[in-house]
Amino acid sequence: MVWFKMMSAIEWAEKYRPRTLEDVVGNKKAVRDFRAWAEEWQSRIPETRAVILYGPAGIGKTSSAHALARDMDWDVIELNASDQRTAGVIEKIAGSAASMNTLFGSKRLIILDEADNIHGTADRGGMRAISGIIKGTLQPIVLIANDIYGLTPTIRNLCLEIKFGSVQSRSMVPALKKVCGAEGVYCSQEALLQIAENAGGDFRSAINDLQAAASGKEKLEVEDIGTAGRDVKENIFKAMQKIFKSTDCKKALESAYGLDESPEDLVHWIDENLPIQYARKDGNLEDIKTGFGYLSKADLYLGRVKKRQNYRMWRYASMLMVCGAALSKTKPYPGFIKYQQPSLWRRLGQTRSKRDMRDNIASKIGEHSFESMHYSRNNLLGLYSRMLKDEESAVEVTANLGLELEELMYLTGSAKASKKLQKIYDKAQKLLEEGKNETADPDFFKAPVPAVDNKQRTLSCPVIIQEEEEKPQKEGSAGKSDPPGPHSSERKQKTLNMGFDSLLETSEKKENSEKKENSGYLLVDDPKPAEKNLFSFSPSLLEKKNFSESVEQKTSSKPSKKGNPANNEPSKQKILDKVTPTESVQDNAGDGAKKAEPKNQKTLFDF
Ligand SMILES: Nc1ncnc2c1ncn2[C@@H]1O[C@H](COP(=O)(O)OP(=O)(O)OP(=O)(O)O)[C@@H](O)[C@H]1O
Repeated sequence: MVWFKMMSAIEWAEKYRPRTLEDVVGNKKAVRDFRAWAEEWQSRIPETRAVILYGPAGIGKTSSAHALARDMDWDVIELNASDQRTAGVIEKIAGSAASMNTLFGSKRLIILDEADNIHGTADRGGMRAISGIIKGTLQPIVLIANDIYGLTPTIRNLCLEIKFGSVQSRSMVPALKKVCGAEGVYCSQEALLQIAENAGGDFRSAINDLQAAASGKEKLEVEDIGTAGRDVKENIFKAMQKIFKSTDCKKALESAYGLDESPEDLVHWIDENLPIQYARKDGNLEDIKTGFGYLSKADLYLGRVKKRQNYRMWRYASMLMVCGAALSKTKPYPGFIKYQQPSLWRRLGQTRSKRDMRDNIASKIGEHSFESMHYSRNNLLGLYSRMLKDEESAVEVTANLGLELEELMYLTGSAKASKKLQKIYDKAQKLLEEGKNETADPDFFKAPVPAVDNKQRTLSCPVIIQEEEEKPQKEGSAGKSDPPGPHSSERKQKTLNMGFDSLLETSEKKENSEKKENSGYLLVDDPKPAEKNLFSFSPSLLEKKNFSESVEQKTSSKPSKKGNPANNEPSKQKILDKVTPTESVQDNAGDGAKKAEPKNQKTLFDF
């Protein structure tokens, strides 16, 4: 039954969704700006190719976007929150739609609903994909968001921002009356006003409430409309008033029960506002003390509920906090008070987004420097932010790390996207586009290259015995400023991978010198990477090199961990393989095949 009711409630809101921009209730200026932007598209590509429609839920943002498309006779491509919206999907769907013209030259409106909700905390690829698409789109794009700050500054800089506000009650009434007329329901003016006021600016809620109240009735009077109101912010403020302004415990409790806040949330509201209310100029500190006494008792019950999972005790907690706060005043406190949202939530929200940002940057640095995110966060963030002080290196750091504008702001400690930062960001994007970043990498933030000598320039498959795992850090630490710590083994592994990457690069560069070599053995390091490399590198390379013979070697040489050639030391590792080039490889040496193998290494195939 409840389900049926919900389904039919959805129907009226859908049924009376505005067909044209004319039908959109309220927000006249926003609608005008939106239309003007679209009209510009009819003649040419406007400077701002995308708009952001933002504002609270249920006020007609999505409806306006669809209505505009209908008014303009444009096709619509929509990616809404129920679609999987990874960077790949966004690029595939929105990107391809944005980059192509339609067959008959008409426009195609690309709508990204709930755009503030696209990325997870760690992956900002979706946002980057959107900004990339906006920059080059040949089609109009509309982003829809509740929270404009949920979009990156880069995207916001590229878009025209259009704010939709809550729909006013007096604008809702005629629209609701039309719905009643269409449905053959009589509804008194007072009843309509009551519905509109209860909705708190959310027109979708107003239609849903009207439908719920009208269900099975032909006539609606104000008595038929509940006065409880919806779960909107104003309600909690009304409840605060009832608690702090009167001593009527019953009414205060009723209003608290009518809220959709759990006692765990409500306690924060009372905690925040109790001192605001009772510590006014003429306030009584005793009232605050008594009030907090009750709150602490309520808190005890909340703790017990959590511990025993017995939610029946919530009623005691509610009673203590609500009645306690109401009755603790020794005199009335008239006058307007601006009640506040719990600052604890604000603080947590603020620090959380900052923490997310910091971790996101740290993981980019980690990826780039082959360190763990944890290590980068603790040791490298400061270093990278210092590098951003110099504009030239800042561009390269930004390009190499793939930093977003707001990440640049975070690293430079800048509160807003200054012109300088925007310039750095734009240059970095240009650099990336031109593909120059690889050659422009300054050595100081490039991944350190492992020692490469002729002995190391071939690849094989190492299997390391346990003792090697405990190899002292110092062997690899020369040329590296990282302090030894609990993450040393992790760093070691990653450095090894890096070594292989660089190894491949270096092999190419030193092709000529390799021609003179005729044997090759594996670079060896600790066990995990070795396993990985066994499958990822060796077979193909071995194939290329035509290795067919094995020779047992007893010793191996190990590269400096961070790539200082001067620090190469003979390794004590045992290598289970050996490879030697076939004669044909030796013959082909002059043809430029990559093969430079040390003779003092022992590799997997030795065994
Ligand atoms: N300003 C409005 N004019 C006319 N109808 C509206 C308006 N706002 C909301 N509605 C009604 O509410 C329904 C939902 O509106 P819509 O989806 O456009 O809201 P929204 O602002 O995009 O909300 P959300 O952010 O939750 O997507 C519509 O189908 C329509 O019936």
